[in-house]
Amino acid sequence: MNSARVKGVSKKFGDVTALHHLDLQIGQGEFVALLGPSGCGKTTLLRLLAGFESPTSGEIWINQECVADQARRKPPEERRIGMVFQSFALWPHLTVYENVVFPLQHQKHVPAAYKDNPKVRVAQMLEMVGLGGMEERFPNQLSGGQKQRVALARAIVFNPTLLLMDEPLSSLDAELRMQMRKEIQFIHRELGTSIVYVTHDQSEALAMADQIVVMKGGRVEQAGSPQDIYYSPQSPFVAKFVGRANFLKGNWSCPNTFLLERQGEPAVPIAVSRDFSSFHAQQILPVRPDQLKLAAWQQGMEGVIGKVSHVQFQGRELLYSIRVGEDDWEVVTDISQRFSYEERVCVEVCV
Ligand SMILES: Nc1ncnc2c1ncn2[C@@H]1O[C@H](COP(=O)(O)OP(=O)(O)OP(=O)(O)O)[C@@H](O)[C@H]1O
Repeated sequence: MNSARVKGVSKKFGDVTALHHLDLQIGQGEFVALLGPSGCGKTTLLRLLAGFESPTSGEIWINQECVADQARRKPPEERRIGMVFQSFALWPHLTVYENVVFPLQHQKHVPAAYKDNPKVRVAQMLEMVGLGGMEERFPNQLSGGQKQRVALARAIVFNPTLLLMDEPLSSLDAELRMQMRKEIQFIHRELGTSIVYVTHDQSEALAMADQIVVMKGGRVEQAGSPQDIYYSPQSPFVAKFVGRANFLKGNWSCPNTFLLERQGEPAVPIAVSRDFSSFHAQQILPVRPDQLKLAAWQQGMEGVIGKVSHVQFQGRELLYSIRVGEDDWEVVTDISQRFSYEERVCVEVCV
C-alpha cells in the first residue's frame, strides 16, 4: 500500500519549470531520500506534498485520497503531515512544551487520546527524542541539536501519515549529525511513519533510506534501493553523484562482457553480472573504488597491471590512485593492503 503518490506532476514558476511530469510512490512506512544537486526540484516536491504549493498539472495522493490537482489543494493542516526543516523553525517566545503541543491543538486529524491528554503525549515525545523533562525551556536555552530534537518531536506528536524532512541535519556539526541520523532511524522504526527526506548528502541517503530518488533538472534520474543506486547506476550522472566512480574505457562487445582497452595492451574481457545497458553507447563501465581488488604484481602476471600513483590513509581504509594506461583509477582497500608509491599492482575488476 502507498502512503503517498505523485502522479505526472509538473510545477512551473513563471518561465521556470521546477518539475517535469514527475512520478513517485512512497510505500507505507518507507523511508525515501530525495537526492540531487541544487535547483533540481527537491524542495519544490516536498512543498507540493506538504500542501504549500499546487501542481501546475498532475495529482498528489496521500492515504488513498487525491489532495491536490490543478483545481484544488487541501491545506497542510488537513493532510496529517509532519515537517522538519533545516532552520528548526521553532517559535522563540514559546516554551518547548508549547512548541510541541501546538500541532495537537491545530491539526485536523489528531487522535482523541492525544488531544485529551496533551501533557502525557508531549512528555512521551520529548522522552523519545532524548529531551525528557525539558518542557519549560525556551528555544534560546537549547543547543542546535536540542532545537532540532524539539522540531522532530513537534513533527511526530500527532502521529502523522507522512513525515517530510528538508535537510534537517545540515546545520549541525559532523558528530551531532551522525548521532541524529541514528535517532531519526530509531523514530522511524518505532513509529513506522513514511518519511520523505531531502538531502544533499549522499552518505546520509545511502545510510538511512529504503528508497533513494536521484533527481536532476526537475526529473527523476533514477529511483531504487541504496544498493541498486550504488552498484547499478543507470547513468554517468548517478554514478558520479552518489559515491565515487571510475569510468573504465573500452568496448561493449556483448551485454555481459566489457572489453577493457588500454593503449598498446591487449584488451581484457570483464564479465559483468548487472545491467549496464545505459553505458553501452558511451563505451564505458562504471566501477566503484571498492569493486577493484589489488594484488602485488609478480613476474609473469597478466591481466590489468597498474602502478600506485598516490595513497591516502583514511582511518580504517586506504584510498589508492592506480595509474592504468593513461588513466588514474581510485581503489579503496582495507588497511592491511599496503603497497608503496610506484609499486606495480595487479588490478581485478569485480562488478
Ligand atoms: N517560488 C519560486 N519562484 C520561482 N522559482 C522558483 C521558486 N521556487 C523554486 N524555484 C525554482 O525552481 C527550481 C527548483 O528549486 P528547488 O528549491 O525545488 O530546488 P532544490 O533541489 O530544493 O535546491 P536546493 O538543494 O538548492 O535547495 C529552481 O530553479 C528554483 O530557482
